[in-house]
Amino acid sequence: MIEISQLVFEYPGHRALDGVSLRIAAGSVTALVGPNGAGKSTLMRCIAGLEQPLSGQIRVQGIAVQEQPREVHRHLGYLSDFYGLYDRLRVERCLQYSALAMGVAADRVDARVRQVAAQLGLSELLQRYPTELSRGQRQRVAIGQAIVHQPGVLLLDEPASGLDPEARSSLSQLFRQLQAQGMTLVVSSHILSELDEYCTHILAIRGGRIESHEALHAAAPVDSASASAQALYALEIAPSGADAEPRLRQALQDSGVQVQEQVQELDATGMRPTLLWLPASPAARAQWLARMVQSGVAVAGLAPVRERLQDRYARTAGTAGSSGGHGAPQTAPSHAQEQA
Ligand SMILES: Nc1ncnc2c1ncn2[C@@H]1O[C@H](COP(=O)(O)OP(=O)(O)OP(=O)(O)O)[C@@H](O)[C@H]1O
Repeated sequence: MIEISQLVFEYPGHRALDGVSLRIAAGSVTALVGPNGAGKSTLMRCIAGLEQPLSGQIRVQGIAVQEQPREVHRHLGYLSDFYGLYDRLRVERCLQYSALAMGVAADRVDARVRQVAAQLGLSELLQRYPTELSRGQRQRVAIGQAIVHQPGVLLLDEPASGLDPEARSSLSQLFRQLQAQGMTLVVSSHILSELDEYCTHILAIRGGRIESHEALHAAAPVDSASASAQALYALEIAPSGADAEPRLRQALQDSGVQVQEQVQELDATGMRPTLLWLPASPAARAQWLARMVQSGVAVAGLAPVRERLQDRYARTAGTAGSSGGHGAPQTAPSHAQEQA
């Protein structure tokens, strides 16, 4: 778990982090997003104890980073956006060196190196030099170095940059595996559709300040079901004649709910779900549903869906329409319903 309070960091003549306070829950996977120069790398470097902040506190797994940076390193893995590998050490040596540097007991190092190599698909490459590897393979070695000491927290700065789609997909799989093992991950990337696959939280930063920090729930948790809380749902209607769609549109308008999107692609049942913001309160949602049925809408299904990361970012960070802008995170074209 990571706790930061009132963090201020300045480069000479430039304040890069300005009063950042946040709490990252254990076992979460946080997408750290924001435009170029927002302060993402600086924040990661501060958490990793590689920069000395002007003021504020950072604790990783309860350990104060500024006071005990070396102790923190035993609990933390960090992959920098511009990482280097020791080109004169074979992959096996690179991993052994990192393990020893991070405090793995000498008699456990070889076992850990073998485990990490197997996990990252590096077992066949252990006797190669980094200069003999592809970019994706080098990236995996760098990640291996960051996790060889089994840290509780892993920080990854643009881990997928320069990787082909296959390598990106295996990286996503690896992150899911690490999360399943209980690791807390913070991942920065400009490609939101990719983070969407495995992130549980989104942390948006801009101009050195936190813009938003939210959980990406499939639906609002029951205890937040206040009268105004809303959650995203996919509504399916059965094909019931030519007036089915106009009737649906009218009923939606009359009920006053906000339509997020009419999904263009047909789903497995041949229907086009509509994504809607509905009351998070089950009782209020049941009332709404009863009204829809009374209006003659042939409701075939209603399921909670997770809002796409890029939609959430646009909604909460106020960057809608700037997806092609300089330095803004990339958004993917609209795609079919994402059932939770
Ligand atoms: N060594 C440095 N000296 C002075 N200013 C710096 C230095 N490194 C970064 N900055 C400035 O600090 C701010 C935050 O930089 P940072 O690298 O943390 O941003 P970022 O969000 O990671 O950007 P990107 O998405 O481009 O990687 C920027 O305005 C940048 O120009």
